[in-house]
Amino acid sequence: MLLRNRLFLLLSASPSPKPYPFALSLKTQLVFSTRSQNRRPHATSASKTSKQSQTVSDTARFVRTVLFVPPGVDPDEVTEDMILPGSNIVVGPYAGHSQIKEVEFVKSSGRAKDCPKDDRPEFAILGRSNVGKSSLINALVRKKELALTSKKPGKTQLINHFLVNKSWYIVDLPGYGFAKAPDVARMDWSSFTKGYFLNRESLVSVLLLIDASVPPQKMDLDCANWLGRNNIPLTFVFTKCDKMKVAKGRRPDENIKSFQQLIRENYPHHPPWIMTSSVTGLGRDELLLHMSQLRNYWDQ
Ligand SMILES: Nc1nc2c(ncn2[C@@H]2O[C@H](COP(=O)(O)OP(=O)(O)OP(=O)(O)O)[C@@H](O)[C@H]2O)c(=O)[nH]1
Ligand SMILES: [Mg+2]
Repeated sequence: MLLRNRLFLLLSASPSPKPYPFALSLKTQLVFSTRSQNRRPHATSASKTSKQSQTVSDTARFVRTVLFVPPGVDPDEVTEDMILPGSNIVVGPYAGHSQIKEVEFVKSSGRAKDCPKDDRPEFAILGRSNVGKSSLINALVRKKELALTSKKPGKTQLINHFLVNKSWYIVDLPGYGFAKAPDVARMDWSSFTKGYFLNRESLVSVLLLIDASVPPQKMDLDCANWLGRNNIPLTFVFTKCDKMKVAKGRRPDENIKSFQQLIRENYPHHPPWIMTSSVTGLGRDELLLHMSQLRNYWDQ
């Protein structure tokens, strides 16, 4: 089996979950299930025992269905402090060194077959034009202008490889869904970038960026579905979570919740997700830690 497929199975191992937009509290879940049972009158000691096992099984089900549980972690032993804040991601034994010491631009490629040919693992940053792909890369590597950003959509037009710590790649991709670009900036995303996804053996995971400051967009759901159908592992990275000004009547947390509800309807398995902001640095260290555990599992 392709290593990539092994990772896909891993990332999609949990059945369809309930949508939880924020850091998930096992304690809260326990409180909820205990509260509802406490409404029953005259609890006997036998019913207390069944109450406890009910609570445990509720918790186990919650862990299996809502959280991303990485390899090496027993879902029954997940505790609240193992969950990365602002995400559904559990940290496991493969998480390791995650900080970025050095990064260098390697090359821009116009075609998938022109990409670097070594086997170093890589993460592809994908999302709509203007969602914040280049900004996220700059925030991860803590360099202001490594990847070029712009208020105008369509800035990134090639597959750009950045080598991190001489051992793995971050790949900045052109955005999809930009209809208003001038001809020179418009491209056939389906033949250009899809070729990259379908042929890139060293792709550990796609980070699919979703703008949390706007309501769910059909093209993002279509993209997630396309990746799922093609067995390409993904992590949802919600961007612009700092934009608390209400856009079209919804706050980022409400938009994230709606997006997750739609994913639940359309996507058989719920992948890992995390909230970020390239402006405030929210989620940066957590995302790097998540990437380290995927990478280290891939590398073994
Ligand atoms: N408030 C806020 N603005 C952001 C954030 N991330 C990106 N932006 C802004 O969004 C705009 C687009 O950012 P880019 O990083 O160039 O987006 P991109 O996805 O690389 O765009 P293309 O290369 O055109 O596909 C810029 O004006 C950024 O400053 C964020 O986390 N918060
Ligand atoms: Mg860009």
